[in-house]
Amino acid sequence: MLHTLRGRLIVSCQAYPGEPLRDSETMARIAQSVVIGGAAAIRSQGLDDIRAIARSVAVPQIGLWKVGSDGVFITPTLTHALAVADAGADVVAIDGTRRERPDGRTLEQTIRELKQRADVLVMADAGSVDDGLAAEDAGADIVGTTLAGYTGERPRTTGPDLELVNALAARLRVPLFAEGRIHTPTEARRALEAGAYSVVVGTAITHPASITSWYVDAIAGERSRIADEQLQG
Ligand SMILES: CC(=O)N[C@H](C=O)[C@@H](O)[C@H](O)[C@H](O)COP(=O)(O)O
Repeated sequence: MLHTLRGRLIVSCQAYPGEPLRDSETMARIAQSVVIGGAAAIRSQGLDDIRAIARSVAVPQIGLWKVGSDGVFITPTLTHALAVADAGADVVAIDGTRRERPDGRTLEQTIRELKQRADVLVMADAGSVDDGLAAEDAGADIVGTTLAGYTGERPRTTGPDLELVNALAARLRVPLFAEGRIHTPTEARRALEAGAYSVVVGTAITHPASITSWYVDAIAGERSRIADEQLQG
């Protein structure tokens, strides 16, 4: 399955608690739309969304379960990972950092037990070069740059952390997925040029509130200039 993702775009379809699009059937429709556009796989969050998307599209699905938004929050324990696999994910994305995990298992134990009990690949969401290398040693099938800028080890760059993509791509044997703050098609291409196996884009495709705010911010200066002109005139 992994070879079908080489050089391709994966789209993360997520809506956050309390948002208008936070509904599994809506996420499944967004997943269908991005597949029409050429997405080779979907990344999705939460058991209900994973189930709804598995029913709606034929492409592979990377599933995760977010618990909170601090510390180890992406599929933090083996129990969460098994539930994600059970819901229909082909790849289970888990926290792939070197931080202590809430169930006391190491990353290596988590990956080993998950793969013993479910027929899935494991994507380790890393935040640094050392995370990525350790995750590969721990048995991850895929390393993602997902957590770069969110763990304190790397700066939160405005766009993707291409320096990290470069550094990890040069050293990993397993595929590297570039993920996190890829906001334009050019940035997606640059991530592949830097050595990523695939690129994962979320917000810039599937989060209309964020995309709209980028436009609003970009025209804010002009808006106040026009308002000043009107006042003076
Ligand atoms: C750090 C974290 O919680 N990342 C999450 C992981 O699944 C999602 O919130 C992101 O949307 C996803 O990684 C894609 O990235 P971006 O939305 O920047 O294209």
